[in-house]
Amino acid sequence: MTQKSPLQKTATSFAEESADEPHHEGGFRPDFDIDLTRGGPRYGEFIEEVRTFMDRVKAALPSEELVAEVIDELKVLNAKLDEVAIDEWRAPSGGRIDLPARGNITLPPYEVDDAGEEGVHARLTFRRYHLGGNNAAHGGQVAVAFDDLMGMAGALGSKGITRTAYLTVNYRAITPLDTELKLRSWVDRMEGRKVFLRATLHNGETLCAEADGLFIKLKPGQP
Ligand SMILES: CCCCCCCCCC(=O)SCCNC(=O)CCNC(=O)[C@H](O)C(C)(C)COP(=O)(O)OP(=O)(O)OC[C@H]1O[C@@H](n2cnc3c(N)ncnc32)[C@H](O)[C@@H]1OP(=O)(O)O
Repeated sequence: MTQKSPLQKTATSFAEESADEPHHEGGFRPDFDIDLTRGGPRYGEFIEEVRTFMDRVKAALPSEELVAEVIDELKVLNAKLDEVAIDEWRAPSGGRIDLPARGNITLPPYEVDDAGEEGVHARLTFRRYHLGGNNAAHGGQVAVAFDDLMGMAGALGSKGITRTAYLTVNYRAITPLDTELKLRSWVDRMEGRKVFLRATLHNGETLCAEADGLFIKLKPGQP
């Protein structure tokens, strides 16, 4: 990859600034040795196929025969993937910052447009597998998106790794599926290790949800 994403640029500059500092082994382990080759050039396509599979499962009314066939095929694939299972630090999932939601299938697939100390801007389209009811996104999925983006904004704003102490979400309007939404998070204020963050989710001019949270900057070695 020749062009750096906004998050990668920021991570690289932090790596240069913190080159002389001891390696932090706690929290989400900010290992700045970012390797975007893990999983190969088609890893993003692989993750997208898994997401599409979840969409199809959520939407399907399969026959007994099709259920049996899919189970058999999944068993084969699961056995193949089981052979290449690795610890969380070296798996590409969550570390491929060039991909939507860093290639993590359990996160809503947001795409970061801008990330820095002043905050993070992202685009997010919820889809069938995020369905709560009546074509609206599940509230828990909205909270997951906020938690992750706020964690990122907290890390960039505080130049440390933070964990969520509390997260309050206010749902203001239905969050539609299959619609590109704008997600934003920023540090409101910091008091020592306490990082107070805010976040919003908009559909055009409509505020779908907003959040405020307290994230605590972790001490070296803190889990
Ligand atoms: C670029 C990478 C991006 C990655 C993004 C990933 C984002 C994902 C974020 C998560 O989901 S993290 C997982 C969910 N969170 C947890 O599992 C955290 C579980 N809780 C803990 O580990 C600890 O309770 C915690 C680290 C949050 C705080 O423990 P500490 O021992 O470090 O701090 P302490 O308890 O001394 O509190 C520090 C200050 O915060 C305050 N505080 C802590 N929890 C609070 C709370 N819940 N409400 C209000 N204040 C709170 C506390 O009163 C104190 O205030 P003062 O300094 O003024 O005395």
